[in-house]
Amino acid sequence: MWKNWLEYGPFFRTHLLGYPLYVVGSAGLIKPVLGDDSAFEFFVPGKTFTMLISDIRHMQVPEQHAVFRRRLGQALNPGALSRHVMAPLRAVLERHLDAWEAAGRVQLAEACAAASLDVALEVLTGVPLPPAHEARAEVRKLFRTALAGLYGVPLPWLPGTAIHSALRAQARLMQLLGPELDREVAELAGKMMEAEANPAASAADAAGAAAGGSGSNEAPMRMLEAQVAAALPFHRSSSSASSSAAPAAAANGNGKSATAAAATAGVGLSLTKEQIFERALGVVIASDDTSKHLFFFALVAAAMLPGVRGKLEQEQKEAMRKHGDDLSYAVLNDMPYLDAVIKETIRVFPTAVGGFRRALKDVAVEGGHVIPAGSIVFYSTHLLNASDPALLPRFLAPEARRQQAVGPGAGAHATTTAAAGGGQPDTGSKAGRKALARTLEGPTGLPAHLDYECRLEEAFRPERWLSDETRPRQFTGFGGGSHLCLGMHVAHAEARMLLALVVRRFDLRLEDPQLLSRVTYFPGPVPRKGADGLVLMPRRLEP
Ligand code: HEM
Repeated sequence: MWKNWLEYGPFFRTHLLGYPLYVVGSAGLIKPVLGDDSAFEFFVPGKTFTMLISDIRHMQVPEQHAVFRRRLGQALNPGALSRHVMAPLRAVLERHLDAWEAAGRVQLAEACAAASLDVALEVLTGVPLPPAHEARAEVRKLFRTALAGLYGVPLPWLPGTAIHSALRAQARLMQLLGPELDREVAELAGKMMEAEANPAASAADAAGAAAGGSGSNEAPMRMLEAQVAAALPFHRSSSSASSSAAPAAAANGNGKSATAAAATAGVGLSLTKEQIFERALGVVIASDDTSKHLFFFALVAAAMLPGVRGKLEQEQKEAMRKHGDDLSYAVLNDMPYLDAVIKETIRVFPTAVGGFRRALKDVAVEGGHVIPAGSIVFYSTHLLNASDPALLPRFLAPEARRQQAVGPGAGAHATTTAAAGGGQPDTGSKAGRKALARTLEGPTGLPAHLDYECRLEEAFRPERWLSDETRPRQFTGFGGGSHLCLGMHVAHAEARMLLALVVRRFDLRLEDPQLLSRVTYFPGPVPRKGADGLVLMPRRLEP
């Protein structure tokens, strides 16, 4: 993306995953792409996703999307996290860390994937899991198989393909979890209908939530409750959505829903339990496929950078002095350095590399470009990161520009002048971008803020998040606009909890210090087999 940016700037055409598309990567360009739902709709590339989650209208149709966001937001807002998520989250992570300690070392990618899947399943989805250990292990395995279906050829009828196995796993999961899910959904829907009949009580609940500092006046809910609430077509405060939700369920095109929706209509739901289950799977996909990478890279950075580890330890000691063993949402939220480490992890190693939209009409965008109706657009987190004005070297002070004009070699001089001058590079022209590139040091030709393979200490600098002047301005690690990640707070909470616990319990050493150059990145980061051994040396951090 850095090379593309140098060559073409923040707007160009290319092919990705078999689609011809426009790539956009500047603050001005992404504004309409992410923010204007009348011009761009959410688009899912490939067919495997919609084979697993057949109805994605709640992501595309603005009225349904608003209900979905509002309801899911109630399960993922800070109030809901404090009330329902933090205690089980800690329990699940401590269980994994106990196993890490007992083993003394882990293959980090696998260990992070296992922890993040358990968090998604046991803490976030709200789908009732069987209590017995063996049954849970089977459920975990089936979910993994279902998730693996996302990446592969879209040939569901062909035995041996990942999607074939995924759909079978999904059906088996419905068999295993369906009856209990059915019971809980009906019970929750019944309760909500009662609340509907008694609005004063639910208003009091919402007010209580706001007073409790949830940061939102929406009453915190558990996830399954929120999914059911999103499916109530007549719910008091979602009446604007009621007219579109029910017909959508009846006509979602996969043939699964219409009659079953009518069956659930006894409790007034516009979704079938299969659809509710599919949405729960959507939460697992959204959370597991991202958090496991965040866990992995945050721990790699902490293991590789003693300076970062030292500051994390300092902050944890201080927190222990102030709050003892408490790692509640509020306490974890009051650790600026830890927060900066997590943001920097997502900036340097974005787990979501961007997102797709489809233009609903011809749209004129910044730079005099027009995106024709029907085109696919990809906003690239990497491109935005590469060209972030807060991160680029500031070198083109007036003297530097004059120096540059006199000929080759001037670039190196310009860097020196830059330090004194502090001007912004002229990135609007290809010549300006190339001049910028010539001044960069290092064997990769990358700017320091991206060069994690050769200059990790310069690339990974959490401190940049701690001051307004140095804070990145084009950070889209969690997307933006109307589809801004709903799980942003929970992702932060998970990673903060994991890192805080690890730093309190272990010193860390990577077996292969060159790990970062042994990771490939498709579909997500995959370390070369055996290269990601992490040794955990137990110790108790004293306040
Ligand atoms: C490191 C962790 C995470 C990262 C980097 C991340 C990133 C993102 C990004 C970039 C988007 C926008 C996609 C687009 O614009 O096309 C998104 C959307 C979303 N994320 Fe996350 N995510 C993370 C964790 C989570 C978690 C833990 C959950 C749920 C518990 C979650 C739920 C969602 C949902 C539901 C959406 C869709 C929002 C909408 O369309 O309105 N994410 N996420």
